[in-house]
Amino acid sequence: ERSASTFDFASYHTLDEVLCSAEDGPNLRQPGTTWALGSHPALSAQFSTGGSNRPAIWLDTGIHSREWVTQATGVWTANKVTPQWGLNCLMDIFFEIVTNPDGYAFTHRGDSSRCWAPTRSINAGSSCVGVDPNRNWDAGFGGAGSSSSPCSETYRGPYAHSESEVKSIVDFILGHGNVKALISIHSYSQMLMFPYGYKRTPAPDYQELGVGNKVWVHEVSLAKKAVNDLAAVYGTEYTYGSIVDTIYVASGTTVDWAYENGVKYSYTFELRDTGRYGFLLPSTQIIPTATETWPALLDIMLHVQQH
Ligand SMILES: NS(=O)(=O)N[C@@H](Cc1ccccc1)C(=O)O
Ligand SMILES: [Zn+2]
Repeated sequence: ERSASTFDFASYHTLDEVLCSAEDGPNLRQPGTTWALGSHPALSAQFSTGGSNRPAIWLDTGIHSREWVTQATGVWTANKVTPQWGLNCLMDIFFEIVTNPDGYAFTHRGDSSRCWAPTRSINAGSSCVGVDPNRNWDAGFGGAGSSSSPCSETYRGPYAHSESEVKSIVDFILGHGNVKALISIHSYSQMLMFPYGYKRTPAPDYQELGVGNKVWVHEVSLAKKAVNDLAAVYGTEYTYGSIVDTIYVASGTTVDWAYENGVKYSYTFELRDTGRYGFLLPSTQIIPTATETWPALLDIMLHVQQH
């Protein structure tokens, strides 16, 4: 029985070590926190306030396995949520921390595999392995901003939801039926984005999600508020807006699928940095990154709970 947390939040960890964080984090064993090991040992946590089928928030980190600061932020955030969330919040949180475990294990081989992002699926008829799990969703699937080549890092896959890592989330969200918000966390670029990625048409809820055309101080759009509160911690500057306006065209993404399947508040983060270290962000920036991201996540989660 470990009394204090022995989990080192300031370092990157292997898949097995992350799985152990459920035991090592001081707050991760509190009542109301259940740790589920999906079909893969993806390590997901449910912070349940009891009751059945409460309105829920879905969070995922690490769907692109090389984006190590996101899984690390996920573990830190899961540990932060427990004491604060279980008390007085009316929504459940479902948090998948290692969302691409096969890819994550592959990035720990100690060679150029560190830069692997896709899944580790075998592609029929090709010697190239892997599907981009952020192009495999049934939202604009196969459109511009994804590749039909199994050898591309943005290969969409043979068909929508071909990847178990994606299908398991689709089944969960559709099965649950009361997921009000989804936040899919990537790195890097320092952006907070919302739909759409696969088309230029603004999302119907665009005004509430991003920059409304009549924005009052007290009703500053949620994305702008989250970005401001993030910057208030250490001055880290984020851009924000729809995916297609902010980064590039991307089809078959988590956020667009969620938005088109009843999840009104669908956001995606690109965490630190803006390219100096990129995916190889030094571990010294894990806790600062997680610390500054927390107020932005809280803004979104509390707004969702109040609307
Ligand atoms: N994390 S990243 O470097 O791969 N960039 C992301 C950008 C992105 C993130 C979320 C939705 C659409 C696009 C990507 O999937 O291309
Ligand atoms: Zn990514």
